Amino acid sequence: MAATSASECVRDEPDNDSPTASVTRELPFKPPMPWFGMDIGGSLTKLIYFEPKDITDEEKEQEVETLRVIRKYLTSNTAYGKTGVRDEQLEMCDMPLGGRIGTIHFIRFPSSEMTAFIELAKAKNFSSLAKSICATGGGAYKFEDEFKKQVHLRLHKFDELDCLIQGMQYIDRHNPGFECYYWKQPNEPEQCEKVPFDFRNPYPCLIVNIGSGVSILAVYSATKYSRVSGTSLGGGTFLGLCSLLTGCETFEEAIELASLGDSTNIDKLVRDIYGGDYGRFNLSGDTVASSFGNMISQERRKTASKSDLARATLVTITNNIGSIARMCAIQQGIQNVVFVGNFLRVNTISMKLLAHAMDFWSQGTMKALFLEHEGYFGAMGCLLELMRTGTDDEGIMSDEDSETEETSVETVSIIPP
Ligand SMILES: Nc1ncnc2c1ncn2[C@@H]1O[C@H](COP(=O)(O)OP(=O)(O)OP(=O)(O)O)[C@@H](O)[C@H]1O
Ligand SMILES: CC(C)(CO)[C@@H](O)C(=O)NCCC(=O)O
Repeated sequence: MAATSASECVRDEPDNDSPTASVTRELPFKPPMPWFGMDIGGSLTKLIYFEPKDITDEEKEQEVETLRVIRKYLTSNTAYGKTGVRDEQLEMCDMPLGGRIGTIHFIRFPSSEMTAFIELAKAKNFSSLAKSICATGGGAYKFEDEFKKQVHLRLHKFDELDCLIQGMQYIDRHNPGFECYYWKQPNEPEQCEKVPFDFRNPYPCLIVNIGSGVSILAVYSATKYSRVSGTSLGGGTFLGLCSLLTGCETFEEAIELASLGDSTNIDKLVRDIYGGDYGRFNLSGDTVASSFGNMISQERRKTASKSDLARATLVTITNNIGSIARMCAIQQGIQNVVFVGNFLRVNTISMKLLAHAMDFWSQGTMKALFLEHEGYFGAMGCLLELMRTGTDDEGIMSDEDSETEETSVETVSIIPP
């Protein structure tokens, strides 16, 4: 959980504060369809596809077969191969993008399946439509050569944290319902409820992106932020440890197991040490004193169930992230802490734990916020970058674009941790 160095980024201020301000400096021409944004993370690849719904008859006539096949394949399925999934419940209709109106589709698959995805792109003859595709996340670097060699596609790369912030802003502004919410009375199972939160004036806020690892950003405006910290104990750690301890095969299975377990059989609580509260310093007997602390006993190890181990792993990782986030928020003087990333997918246990921890340990001064499209903001921001910069298909990119495209982002300082 080492803190990493902080760096501050400033982006060109948009000309106005319209909902699409982040893409106001659009190209005078539109990149050719299909429009994709791809975020290739350490665990999951997120693919956002914009399906135009305002296609004119003339456009239909001119549309090439390959484009039609790709659109049909993506929009008429919700599963692709064994591991690809379209999150239909997240779909956004009637979205304005690049002067068009369409549906935004949210697709994910394990990054370990990238070779199969590249094969599919080859089979669908993608390179006849585009010479490059916009990508963010570490995999945009890692898989660059494979894309080039296998399918003759160049990856037009964008920074994952720039994309995250831009994507968050676009989706929050365009979601006709509420994108942002918090958990009211998270510690009371009977009364706990999900409550919409008005996120129109979100800044300053702390963004805690819980992916395989965790990045923590202090965001001061739509165009200015710094990565203040990070921790390697993230969603990948939860799934890795849980797989080792329980033999579970998937994230869904790990969460299901955790929902049935009791972490207090595994963790040593303050009351296991004090026999009650440690009142002088306000530590109640129910507080975890030592995560997995009961496992030093052979007897306790024998009676530990898989579900208890899964729950304790989830609680340990979540509480550690909450604790680091709280310290960062104090250091930055920020009250609203927004938790995102796919670790929170189907994971209300962690969301409620984070909500309670932020509220309790800050004496009610901090608020934990959550977003419906939790893991897709990087991919969305990447699609917005396509609108802003185009692809090299229009001949605007240089030949040696091995660097991340950074035309609108200026790194102004490196702040030591
Ligand atoms: N179907 C799934 N398969 C694998 N992990 C999942 C799944 N659903 C949720 N997760 C959780 O989400 C995490 C990945 O989240 P996310 O997609 O936001 O990060 P990433 O982009 O892959 O990682 P990083 O940003 O660190 O490169 C996993 O480590 C796991 O805890
Ligand atoms: C390396 C990234 C940024 C890749 O998304 C992420 O996994 C992360 O922030 N990991 C934590 C690294 C650290 O700050 O310790």
